[in-house]
Amino acid sequence: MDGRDWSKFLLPYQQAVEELKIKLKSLRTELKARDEYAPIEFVTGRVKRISSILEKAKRLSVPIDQIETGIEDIAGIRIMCQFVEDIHRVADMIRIRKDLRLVYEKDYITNFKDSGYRSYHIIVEYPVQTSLGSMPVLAEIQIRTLAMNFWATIEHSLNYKYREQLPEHVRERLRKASEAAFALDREMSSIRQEIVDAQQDFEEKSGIVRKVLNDIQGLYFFRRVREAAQFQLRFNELWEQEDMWALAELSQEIQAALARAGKSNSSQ
Ligand SMILES: Nc1nc2c(ncn2[C@@H]2O[C@H](COP(=O)(O)OP(=O)(O)OP(=O)(O)O)[C@@H](O)[C@H]2O)c(=O)[nH]1
Ligand SMILES: Nc1ncnc2c1ncn2[C@@H]1O[C@H](COP(=O)(O)OP(=O)(O)OP(=O)(O)O)[C@@H](O)[C@H]1O
Repeated sequence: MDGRDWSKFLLPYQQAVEELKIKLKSLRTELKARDEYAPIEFVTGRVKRISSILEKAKRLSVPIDQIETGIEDIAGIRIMCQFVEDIHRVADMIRIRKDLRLVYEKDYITNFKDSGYRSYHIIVEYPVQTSLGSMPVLAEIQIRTLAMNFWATIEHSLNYKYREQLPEHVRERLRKASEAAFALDREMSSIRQEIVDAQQDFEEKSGIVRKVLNDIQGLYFFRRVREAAQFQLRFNELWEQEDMWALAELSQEIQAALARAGKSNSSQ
């Protein structure tokens, strides 16, 4: 081992992973808040363990003093999407960011691996602001669908179990399973618009319901018990009839009642 302080070595990578996770999760939150389509389902990240870094350095013949440039996935981010099309949208979003520099991309979707592995990888350089100044670190961003992630997670744990010595029949079944997962992705893509519309519809409906129930709680807070109970009864009826138009109208009525209650409460 060289004279590195390994306890401090990972600090900038930990910071990079935390910051990138927050930024990419915020992208999703922000798009949702704007009622726009969010191509990101969820984001995870990890920092590679020192033992795993050293093993990989040995395997790839990277000298210890060149680990920072020779191993690109010490900081790792993974973005899960619903549809294959979303992967390309997310990649576009990453390409135009000003807070990182694109180093190179690996398209394991078009050129899937022999194992059956599929994902889109982007290697970026991300400047971490440390107490010693700005420090650029490499990070690997893997973008994949939920089905690709399902496959890769199972395959990774099988490889772990068999210590990279997967029996050929298991390997072959995994390749077949990868094809099946990709067929599922293709099938989902073909009905993407219906799924997206249904999800948007569901979110609008649950937004109205949340608002109605919150506002009824607000009326109770202002001691408008009878009014609140009447609204609750009308809500129950309309909910049973699944009459979303009438529910939207009821929501406006409750909002007005809540505003009146708030006003008279503050003038008392
Ligand atoms: N589950 C699974 N993950 C893979 C496979 N191939 C690549 N990956 C993931 O993608 C990362 C980068 O792989 P590569 O693009 O091949 O990069 P590499 O650093 O040259 O190779 P590795 O030694 O596999 O890390 C790996 O560290 C894994 O997280 C695979 O066959 N199965
Ligand atoms: N970019 C990434 N983002 C999030 N998690 C990751 C990323 N890359 C790997 N992981 C996960 O981190 C865990 C530890 O894996 P490890 O650090 O050994 O990396 P690996 O990519 O699987 O292996 P290696 O790069 O050494 O071939 C695994 O569960 C793996 O799925």
